[in-house]
Amino acid sequence: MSTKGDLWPEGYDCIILDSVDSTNAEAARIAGDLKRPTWILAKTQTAARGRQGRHWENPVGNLAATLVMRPGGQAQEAALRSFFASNALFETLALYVDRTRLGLKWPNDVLLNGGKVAGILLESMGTAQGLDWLAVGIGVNLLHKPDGVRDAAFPPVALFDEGGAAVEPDIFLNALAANFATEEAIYAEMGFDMIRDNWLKRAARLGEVITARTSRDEITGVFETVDAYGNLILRTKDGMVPVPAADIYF
Ligand SMILES: O=C(O)CCCC[C@@H]1SC[C@@H]2NC(=O)N[C@@H]21
Repeated sequence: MSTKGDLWPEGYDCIILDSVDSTNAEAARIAGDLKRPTWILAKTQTAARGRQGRHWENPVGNLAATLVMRPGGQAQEAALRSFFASNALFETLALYVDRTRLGLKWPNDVLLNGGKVAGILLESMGTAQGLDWLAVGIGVNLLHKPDGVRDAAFPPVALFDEGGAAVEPDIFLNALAANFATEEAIYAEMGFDMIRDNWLKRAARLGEVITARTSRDEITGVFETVDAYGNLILRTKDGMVPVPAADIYF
């Protein structure tokens, strides 16, 4: 595997590993010595993790990458980068499949033909004074879909099985890194509103009734928008309800 091809964005480093426990765990280990935002790409992960402590299956041939950076500011602002990553993933996948088959599912899954093709795991470290580092971990089922069905509502799918090309992880990462850098530039010039507008254009089920499930409760309402903090906004019979974290079903 190699990266830093023609598309590779200026100002970003890249580390390629044959095997690692988790690229997010590696991000945490190297964050203290970071000179520039750095993508970590691994051929295999032995302990890949998903959201909410779930296991993430990572067969060879799929993308396992983490962008680690020290953007400063507060954790809540930095976390908006999950929307940068979703937009960047959408545009990168759209190089290989018809974009009308793709959809973004709040907060940060990418659907292809209704199944989950990619997931994002954001992790960070900091204090009340500010963020120390942020890791944006991205897994894409390029070649294989995982065996275990974790979420029957959104079964995993692989890009290759759904009519996409057999794309190598390093080739995919070149385009993804370039698209992510474009999102950073949009954010720097125009702020989160533009990122959010672009995300909403690609969102699955906007304006439709969906259900948000947390460990404590379940809220059903019309998916109105995403607010300036990245919260999902549901219109319910009790009014507009902001949802900071949940799993979504439709
Ligand atoms: O649960 C999800 O949907 C998020 C999955 C994120 C998986 C990726 S693979 C690269 C990075 N390293 C990890 O251990 N997890 C993320």
